[in-house]
Amino acid sequence: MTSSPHPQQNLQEIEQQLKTLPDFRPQLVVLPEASLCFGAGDKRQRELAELPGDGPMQQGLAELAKRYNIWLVGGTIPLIDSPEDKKFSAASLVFNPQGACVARYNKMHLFDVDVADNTKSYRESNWTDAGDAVVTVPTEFGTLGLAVCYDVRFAELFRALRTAGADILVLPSAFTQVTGQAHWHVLTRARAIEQQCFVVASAQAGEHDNGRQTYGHALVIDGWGRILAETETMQPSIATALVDTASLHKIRQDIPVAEHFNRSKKVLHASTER
Ligand SMILES: O=C(O)CNC(=O)[C@H](CS)NC(=O)CCC(=O)C(=O)O
Repeated sequence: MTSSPHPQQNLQEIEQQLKTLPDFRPQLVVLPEASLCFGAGDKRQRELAELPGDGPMQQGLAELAKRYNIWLVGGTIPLIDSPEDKKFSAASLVFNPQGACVARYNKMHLFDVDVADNTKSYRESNWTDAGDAVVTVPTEFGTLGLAVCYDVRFAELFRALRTAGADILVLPSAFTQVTGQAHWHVLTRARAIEQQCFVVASAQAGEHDNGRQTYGHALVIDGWGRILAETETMQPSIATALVDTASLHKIRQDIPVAEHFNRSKKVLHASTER
């Protein structure tokens, strides 16, 4: 998506795309980070922020999940837990095909980074509270592990997701054009290979109302690190692939990294305590 700061406009754009989905079900759809209000500015995002279970953004996503009979990861939307909150969470919400919100993950690593682009300085923590929980979601086609965008640089979170049972790592993103070109494919494929999980990494793409440039290249990657699908255009579009989590068993059996990690854990703990 090339999301605008306007939730209703973005919801309409999402629905246009959902109309083009293949027929098979069950189906998981992952929207990009800030899918419903991108580049709105911190003040506006705080104004739009919703309490859990209440508000037009969450209602819009729930209705789409139900209408199209899909599991829907709503990218991130700004959520607050009390009307007095100064900051919001960048919350990745998971809706089931009945339209019920079944999980919430708050982005854990915040993008306080300098980039050689026209924005130059990103300070996400000025308006966003960091999450502190690892979240997985069982579905009929495997267990989802939730992460967001900049999180992809922190392999430890993905280890924790795999340990918690994840099969499909879901990564709504809005990578910058500059860092995306340098790192996006390598990081997403590395997480898939390390954790022997599918990675579904959605993306913002193109030039947004506030002048920010995002990298695009939404990806579906299998547990061997192969790219199964990729969006090739900066126009809104969908990358679709068949995800068969049974294919993970052989990869995990042949190269048992999870067991080998457990063996090495004692040594690693001992060396970091020194
Ligand atoms: O600001 C919004 O409206 C939506 N949020 C984002 O775009 C976020 C925080 S600024 N972007 C990233 O995390 C980029 C990470 C990245 O590009 C990297 O790790 O290299």
